[in-house]
Amino acid sequence: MSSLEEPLGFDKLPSMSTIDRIQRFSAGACRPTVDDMGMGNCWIEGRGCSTSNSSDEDYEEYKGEAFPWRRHVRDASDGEAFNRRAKSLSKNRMKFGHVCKSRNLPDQHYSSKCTERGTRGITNKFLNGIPKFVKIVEVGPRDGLQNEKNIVPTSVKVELIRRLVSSGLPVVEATSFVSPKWVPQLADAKDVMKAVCDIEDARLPVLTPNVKGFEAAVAAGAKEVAIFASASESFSKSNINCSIEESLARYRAVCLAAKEHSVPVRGYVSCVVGCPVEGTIPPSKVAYVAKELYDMGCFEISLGDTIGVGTPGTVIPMLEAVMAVVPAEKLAVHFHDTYGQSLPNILISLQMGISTVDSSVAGLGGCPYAKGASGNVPTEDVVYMLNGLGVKTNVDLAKLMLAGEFISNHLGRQSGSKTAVALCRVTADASKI
Ligand SMILES: CC(C)(COP(=O)([O-])OP(=O)([O-])OC[C@H]1O[C@@H](n2cnc3c(N)ncnc32)[C@H](O)[C@@H]1OP(=O)([O-])[O-])[C@@H](O)C(=O)NCCC(=O)NCCSC(=O)C[C@@](C)(O)CC(=O)[O-]
Repeated sequence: MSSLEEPLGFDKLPSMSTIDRIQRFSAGACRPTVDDMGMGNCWIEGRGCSTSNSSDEDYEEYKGEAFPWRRHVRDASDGEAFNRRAKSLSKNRMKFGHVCKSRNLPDQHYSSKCTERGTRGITNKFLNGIPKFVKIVEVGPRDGLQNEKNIVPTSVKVELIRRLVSSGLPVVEATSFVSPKWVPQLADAKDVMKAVCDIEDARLPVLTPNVKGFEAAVAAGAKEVAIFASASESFSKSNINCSIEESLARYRAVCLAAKEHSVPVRGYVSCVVGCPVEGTIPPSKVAYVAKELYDMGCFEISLGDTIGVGTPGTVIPMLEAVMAVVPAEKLAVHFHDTYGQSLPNILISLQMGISTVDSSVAGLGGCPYAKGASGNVPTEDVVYMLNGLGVKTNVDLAKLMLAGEFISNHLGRQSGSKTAVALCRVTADASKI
């Protein structure tokens, strides 16, 4: 048994040293051939099993994902004009030079991108393996608001979604079609979906725990859904009131229905490194559930550290196990920030070839059925880090911060994003000069 007071440690890892692991997955090392992986007879029918998606060609330009019902490619420059506040944030953001568009910033004080000749080689050595584009899946309106004590009005949820989409986020998880008895915070799913289903500039998936939820979601206008299984028996029981195997049977039915409607299905695996009841979760169990979801037709599998106990030391062996059965380009990572480990966990995941990251504006989040789970990694912090690494996201940080400010004001508390708090301070200080 373990609890949040007992974070998972290195003693739970196989013997390979962390340095060995990082070297093994950095730069060119994260592109093994099929033979290297011992996967000469790849057992995922009809699907390649590459473990990296970070080739230059793949992410030189993000083309969006090709789904039958839509082939939308977002142009970050289109959309409505900045409002005054966004302009002020942008101005100061440039002045303090923490974004990657450094070519526009002759007067910047510092840049988080390396320009020193002598150190550029070292930077490349460590960062060559990471993708050029990262798709951010914003989960704030769903994962964030499902955990709020006070129910957020539908109109605020809708405005939040619209602001997040206008910041350039390609995917915004809008709500859940779950039992209102289990998650009363999202009981207005139908109204939220009806109010946002006209949005064209982003995909708006919703959570569906069964066929009943799927049918309600599609009737309300959802064009993409997500199913959510767990690698922990105990969490599966407490979250969706059934065993892992029973949940997989339910989800097969959802996938069949989705196929008939040509609706893409994303799959989640929760508790991928630890469970509040069972403690350490073996990587093989995570790999099993991930592969089941993949085989039933999920286009992407998001690996959730639901209670945020993971460190790179536990995330690496978990990803290694999953990547042996599901290609890296079909995986996403979903970290909660309980121990402040989300950003290092994301960085190591990128180095291992993952290029889809879930996050939540202002660090909203948690799970009502995972005791002690804290907020998700804040989207602003992820964008700030990726900007610093020169990785494209299409997200406008100033507009994103306005969305974070909007929901934080509504909830009456400071943003959980360190980036948002720091940049607001910078803006306030600069305005006094
Ligand atoms: C799965 C159930 C429904 C089983 O709940 P149950 O009580 O076993 O289900 P049931 O079939 O006996 O139905 C009970 C009642 O719910 C209704 N019902 C049944 N299904 C639906 C539906 N889809 N929409 C609306 N209503 C529904 C059903 O009609 C019935 O209504 P009644 O006859 O009592 O009036 C329930 O346990 C549930 O809704 N659980 C969802 C809990 C949840 O949303 N948790 C948070 C998700 S976050 C997460 O999982 C982690 C993640 C994804 O964020 C990643 C990470 O951080 O790791």
